[in-house]
Amino acid sequence: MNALKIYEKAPAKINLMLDVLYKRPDGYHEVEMIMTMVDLADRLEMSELPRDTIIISSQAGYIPLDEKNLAFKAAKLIKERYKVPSGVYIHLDKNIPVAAGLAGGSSDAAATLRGLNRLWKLGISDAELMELGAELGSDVPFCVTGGTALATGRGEKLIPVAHPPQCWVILAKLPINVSTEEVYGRFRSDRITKHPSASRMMQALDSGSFHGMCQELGNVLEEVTLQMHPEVAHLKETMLRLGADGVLMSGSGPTVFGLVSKESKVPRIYNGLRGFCKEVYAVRLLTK
Ligand SMILES: C[C@](O)(CO)[C@H](O)COP(=O)(O)OP(=O)(O)OC[C@H]1O[C@@H](n2ccc(N)nc2=O)[C@H](O)[C@@H]1O
Ligand SMILES: Nc1ncnc2c1ncn2[C@@H]1O[C@H](COP(=O)(O)OP(=O)(O)OP(=O)(O)O)[C@@H](O)[C@H]1O
Repeated sequence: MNALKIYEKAPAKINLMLDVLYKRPDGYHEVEMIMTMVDLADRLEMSELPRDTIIISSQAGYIPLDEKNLAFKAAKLIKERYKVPSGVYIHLDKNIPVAAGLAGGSSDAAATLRGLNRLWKLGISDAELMELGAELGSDVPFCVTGGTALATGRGEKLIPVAHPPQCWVILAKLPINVSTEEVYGRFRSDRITKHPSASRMMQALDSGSFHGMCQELGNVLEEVTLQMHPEVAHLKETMLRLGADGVLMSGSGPTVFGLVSKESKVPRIYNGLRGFCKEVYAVRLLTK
């Protein structure tokens, strides 16, 4: 008999705004950010193993497949916490660029939690899954439920907000590796001249204003990443010049996203970027 298989989609996130309020005594930074999902996703296939083991495989050659993989960590956490005797085989079909500021690993972890809750019929609520997720990383709780949310604390306190008006999202990632820990570590609040506003972004989303949303885009971590990698600033300028309505770096970077309302503009921007950047995607926002 074939083992039961469970499939989960793990979408990428973008930060429409990200502000850092202060550094906390525990080393994390208190943040205020608005996140939403885009239709670029990893796909996970999970099947039960009779043995007490967790096995990860992937077509992607560039991620760890051992206990360092966030899907492995998520499976281990849920298995231990809920005393599940059986094991699981997880195949990760990776499509989200790695270490890109798109929460690829966090979304895989969240999808693993959701999938194993179903596979092992554990009946865990979303709120509990989010608490488990917070033990794995600051972006994981958001990835458990997705949608569009205001995130505070270190990113784990979430309030749903209005979805952005539908548009095209062009994602472009230069071949640069950026460590989230290093970016937060180099962040200096006294260097920030303009803070993005969560309340103004929420107003723009509430009123369904695409133009308002583009105006309120802002990410204080850009200051750090663009300083280390000026080519990311050049990528932003190029995207704007090619016709994107609003442009921002996602999370700690280096991925830059451009919001575009008119479909007819997408090919020019996409093709223009492909000239010098290998990883470019044109996707839609993910609406629930
Ligand atoms: C940049 C963002 O992706 C924006 O959504 C997140 O704030 C980062 O989320 P993440 O990658 O899930 O972060 P974690 O895995 O929890 O933490 C990685 C490292 O980033 C730093 N970190 C992270 C989140 C936070 N609010 N303050 C921090 O200072 C810490 O040094 C931590 O050791
Ligand atoms: N399932 C996974 N997918 C991708 N990377 C993983 C995974 N598990 C562990 N990693 C490791 O985690 C690190 C960060 O990768 P990830 O793609 O999650 O970064 P990110 O998009 O910058 O995340 P965030 O936006 O949450 O900071 C990489 O160095 C990678 O080797």
